[in-house]
Amino acid sequence: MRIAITGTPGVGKTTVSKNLFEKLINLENNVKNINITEIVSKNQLYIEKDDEMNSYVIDFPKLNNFLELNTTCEDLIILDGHVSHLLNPDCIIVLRLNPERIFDRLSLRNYSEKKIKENVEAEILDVCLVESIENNVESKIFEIDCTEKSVLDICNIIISFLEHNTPKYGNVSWLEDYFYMLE
Ligand SMILES: Nc1ncnc2c1ncn2[C@@H]1O[C@H](COP(=O)(O)OP(=O)(O)O)[C@@H](O)[C@H]1O
Repeated sequence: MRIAITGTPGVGKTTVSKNLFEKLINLENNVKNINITEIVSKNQLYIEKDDEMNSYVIDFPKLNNFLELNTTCEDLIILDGHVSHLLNPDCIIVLRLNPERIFDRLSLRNYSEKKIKENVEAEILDVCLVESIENNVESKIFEIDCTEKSVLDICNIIISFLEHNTPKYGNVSWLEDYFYMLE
C-alpha cells in the first residue's frame, strides 16, 4: 500500500513522514519511508537538473520502475514528496500550511526569491490538491491544514484516516486572505 504525503515544499512532509514511519513501524514491520527527492538524486531518476531552481526534472517512468523493483505490494510505503500524488498511491495526504509560514520556512532554507515566490503561489492556488484530484480517484484524498498543529497531532490524524478511511478535502482556502502574496 502506497501512502502519498504531498504538499508544497516547506509544508512539513519530511518531518511528518519520519514521525509517521516511527509510529507505524511499532504496529507493522513492513513499513518503508521513501523520500522521493533523495532517491531521484541518488539513483539519477531524472531527465535533467534545473540549476537555477536547484531542482530535478523527474523521469517518471524510471522512478516508477525503481519503486516497482524496490518495494512489494505487502509493504506499507510512505512516499514523501511533492509529486508523490502522481505515483499511483492508494491514498493521498495533502498537507497544507498558511502561505506566510511557507514563506518563512523557505526563506530559512535560503531558497532564491523566485523559488520562494513560485512555491508560495503554488500553496495559495492549491496546486498539489488540484493535481491530486486530477490524477486520482477523489475518495483517496485527505487534506490537513497543518498550520496550528503539532507533528504528533498530524500523525494521529493521518493514522485515524488510515483506520477509518474517511476522505476529506476542500476546507482549506488561502486565496482571499493571501491574494496580496500573488501580486
Ligand atoms: N507541525 C509542525 N510544527 C512546527 N514545525 C514544523 C512542523 N512540521 C514541519 N515543521 C518544520 O518546518 C520545516 C520544514 O519541514 P519539512 O518537513 O522539511 O517540509 P517539506 O518536507 O514539506 O519541505 C522544518 O524546519 C520542520 O522542522
